[in-house]
Amino acid sequence: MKQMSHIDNIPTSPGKFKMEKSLYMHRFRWQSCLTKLTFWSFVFLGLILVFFFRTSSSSSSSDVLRRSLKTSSWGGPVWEKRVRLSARVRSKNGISVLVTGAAGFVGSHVSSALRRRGDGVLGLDNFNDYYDPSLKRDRQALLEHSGVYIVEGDINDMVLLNKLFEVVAFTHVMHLAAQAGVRYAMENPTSYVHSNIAGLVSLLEVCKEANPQPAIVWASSSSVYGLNSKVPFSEKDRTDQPASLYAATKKAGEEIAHSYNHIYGLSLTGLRFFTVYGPWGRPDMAYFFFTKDILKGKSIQIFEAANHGTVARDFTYIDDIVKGCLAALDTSEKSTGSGGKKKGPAQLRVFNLGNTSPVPVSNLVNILERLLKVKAKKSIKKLPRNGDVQFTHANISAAQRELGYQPSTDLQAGLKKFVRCSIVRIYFVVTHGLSNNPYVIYFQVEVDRQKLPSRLLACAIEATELSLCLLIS
Ligand SMILES: O=C(O)[C@H]1O[C@H](OP(=O)(O)OP(=O)(O)OC[C@H]2O[C@@H](n3ccc(=O)[nH]c3=O)[C@H](O)[C@@H]2O)[C@H](O)[C@@H](O)[C@H]1O
Repeated sequence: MKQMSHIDNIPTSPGKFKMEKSLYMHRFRWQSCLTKLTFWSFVFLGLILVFFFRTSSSSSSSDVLRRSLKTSSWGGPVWEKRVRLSARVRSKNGISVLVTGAAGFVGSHVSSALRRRGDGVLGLDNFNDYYDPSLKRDRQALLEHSGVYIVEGDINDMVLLNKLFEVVAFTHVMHLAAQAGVRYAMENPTSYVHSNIAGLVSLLEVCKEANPQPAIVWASSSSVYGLNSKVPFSEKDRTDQPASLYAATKKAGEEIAHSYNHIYGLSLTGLRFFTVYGPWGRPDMAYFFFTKDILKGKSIQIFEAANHGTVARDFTYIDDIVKGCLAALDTSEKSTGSGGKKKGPAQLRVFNLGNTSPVPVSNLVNILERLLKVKAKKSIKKLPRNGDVQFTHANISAAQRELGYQPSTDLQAGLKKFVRCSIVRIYFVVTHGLSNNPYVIYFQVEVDRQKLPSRLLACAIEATELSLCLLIS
């Protein structure tokens, strides 16, 4: 078995590999039926091998785990035991948290951090296909490995939610399930209403009836500041000019939170996240698809405001956001109601969680170019009227004061971690040069990106995938 000398022929994904004719193949001739029989036997054997390799190799990888975790139904004693086990508190003074959107970017990081410090964590996620659900399955597999179970279900499913509260007396809910993305709201407006408004109401309805009522921390967004031009954005600034339906639904969420706090005594904390980025991030976000496109040599568009105005974001690194989320949970006061009845005033808070230093999108691209060691093909485009605002900038003094929140990762350091730290899935494509159409088998291993030599890193065509080719002869 020898390794192909070059990595230039790396396929972009398994199965797309096109093999060059070798001398060995030229010598091969169809001579008799016997030869044909032998050939088809090999093909058959190949297929068995494909099956074997895919099954056996993936049994040690996350694939099988992912498949076995797929739950289309719930309920029953085994399921309840699994739910209870995942939500069981393992440390003194620990809390028991239902994390919605646990297979999402922020949700998976928060779940993992809670679990690490000994809190009980149960995830809930509907694994929708807004972006490639296999990324969510990968995050699920990692969480499962650390003992966090994610129930597959929608926050609008109140029967399921009631069941979860019947099985576990959650002290807290970290509500991160949402339809994210500013620009996608023009393509699929109803998904925002479904998740960010109807879903929030379903969850709050169940929480208000629970006994005891949990304290709730949930994800609002920097986008609620909309057309506000006073910088840096403070929680006291106006938020009645949303520039996108996404922002409008998050703003509606804040008002809904107010009413449930007022009527039912639910303790509610909204966190306005500012463009969160980092490893295991969302492929729909600019830093993520810019990285992929730069590596692929595809052109990227950088938005520019009128009169060559700079478009900038207060990009915030995921670890800082996680610290803010945990601090919000830890400083939450108990809800005051029970069984749908308010017994006294309850806590209602909203905090900015940003980085306090906006960076122009063009600088983001410059940093990526340096880290990837690839020059980007850029085009400048007028900021489309699709919900994007020109800039965001957080004033975090309230979060500093009340949560002890202090972001510590700048964009350069955070992007370095994004580029270097994600897991790379390496496909080994094994071929056998027996005919003009050789069969191909492949298997995969997952490697920490940090352990990759930089030459291989530069060849990672997808941000999380790489293929290597082996030729058996
Ligand atoms: O803080 C939030 O509340 C939101 O943050 C995030 O939204 P945004 O800040 O818009 O992030 P993102 O799409 O990465 O665009 C980044 C920059 O690249 C610019 N941009 C974008 C695309 C493009 O092709 N070119 C470009 O210049 C674009 O104009 C922008 O200036 C979350 O997605 C959203 O769910 C929500 O949580």
